[in-house]
Amino acid sequence: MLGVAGGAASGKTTVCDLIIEQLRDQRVVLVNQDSFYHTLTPEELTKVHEYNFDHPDAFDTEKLLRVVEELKQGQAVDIPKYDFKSYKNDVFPLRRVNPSDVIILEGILIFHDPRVRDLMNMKIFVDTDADVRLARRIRRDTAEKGRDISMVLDQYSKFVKAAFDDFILPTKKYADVIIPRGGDNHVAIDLIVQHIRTKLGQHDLCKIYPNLYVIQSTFQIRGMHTLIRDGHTTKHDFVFYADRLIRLVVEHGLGHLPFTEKQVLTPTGSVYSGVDFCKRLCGVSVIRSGESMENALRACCKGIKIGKILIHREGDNGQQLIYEKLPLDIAERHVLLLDPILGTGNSAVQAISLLLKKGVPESNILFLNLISAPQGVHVVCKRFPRIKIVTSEIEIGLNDDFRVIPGMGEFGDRYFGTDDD
Ligand SMILES: Nc1ncnc2c1ncn2[C@@H]1O[C@H](COP(=O)(O)OP(=O)(O)O)[C@@H](O)[C@H]1O
Ligand SMILES: Nc1ccn([C@@H]2O[C@H](COP(=O)(O)O)[C@@H](O)[C@H]2O)c(=O)n1
Ligand SMILES: [Mg+2]
Repeated sequence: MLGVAGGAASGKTTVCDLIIEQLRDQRVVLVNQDSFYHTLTPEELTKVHEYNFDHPDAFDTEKLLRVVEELKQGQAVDIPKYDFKSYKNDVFPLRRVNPSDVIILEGILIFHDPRVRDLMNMKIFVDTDADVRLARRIRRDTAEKGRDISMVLDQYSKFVKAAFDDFILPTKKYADVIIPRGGDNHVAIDLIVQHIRTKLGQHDLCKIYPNLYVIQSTFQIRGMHTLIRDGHTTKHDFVFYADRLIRLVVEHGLGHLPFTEKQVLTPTGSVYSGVDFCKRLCGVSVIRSGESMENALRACCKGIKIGKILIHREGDNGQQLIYEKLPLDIAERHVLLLDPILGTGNSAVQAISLLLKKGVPESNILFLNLISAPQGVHVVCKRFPRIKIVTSEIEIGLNDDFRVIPGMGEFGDRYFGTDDD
């Protein structure tokens, strides 16, 4: 669920429309806070010029909360229709809305109530200068709401301006993303759409496989992915950002290891109740790309033993184990299997099968990837339901040559600099 807030006529609806347009293959529903305006009483109607439509009390927030909660729980809902001309919220038939993959809630004050705010997975604030908002409002309200300029200006100076400063602007601090220039900001809209797509992809696979862990996406992480996927990125930058991401995956993976409770005495003489790391660990890298993950593992686990497996990729299904060198006591260790890319899952199956043959319990294997194709996830998770996969992004899929897409090309060549002519 996405929230899009900002001053009146800042471009919220325009931004939402652009997001929906770009998410055309997803089920998206747009809910507008305007639909939850209270109907004016006959008395209020006689003094409509004195009514503050920009105050939080102008909305039926309890109803909005109910409707959005139901929608989020996957239920179809009826949304009221508000008529700006009659100031009534009793237009029939109501708008029937089916459950969707993405819910966008838009409105000037949707970040005001913490209960509504807490339902949102991403909060966006459209930030547009006051003079631009006023100019757009005059044009829109005269053309679409049948109002004259003096009415619009009067309402603006009496209520709209003050309510923006008192109620809307203070909610900007809750935003995850602030969009200057609204709908003109194509870069921000692209990033938001990519983020939603990533979330949707992850969400479904994680629902099917509880042993799949996708590290939580942030704009830092997406930025690093953007760099390593860009074919024009230099080797130096590729290695730098791949290393940063690998470190995150390794740290996240280590978080899944068992621990024992431990108490220590701090220099203040107090007791700190903490935990002790799991001691019996080893890494196993799948040559050659997996070797790029060894440094991060060594940096996190002092003196860790790292074994190696070489699997020859013959065509697309004929994976062949060529070489292996593993710690002799591997069966007594938790194993962090390192390979930055999970594609078809064939090499992974070979590598995991070897570990099992060596006596490693399936539940002691953590498979760490930078990116994973859904096909590979299905193959590995179905065959080895007790291993854990930790990855930083789920890909769209595989192309006709069984290469991960969008992917990042030959990871080993780019990382070790062997892709030069
Ligand atoms: N980037 C833009 N450039 C010019 N006009 C715009 C732009 N964004 C929105 N508008 C116009 O400004 C008015 C208000 O935009 P809208 O998206 O409806 O804002 P909000 O939903 O925040 O009230 C609309 O008439 C819209 O067509
Ligand atoms: N009867 C009404 C109800 C609301 N308004 C104004 O609409 C603005 C909010 O809508 P946006 O699409 O611009 O976010 C708000 O500023 C209200 O003053 C109105 O004029 N009449
Ligand atoms: Mg709007």
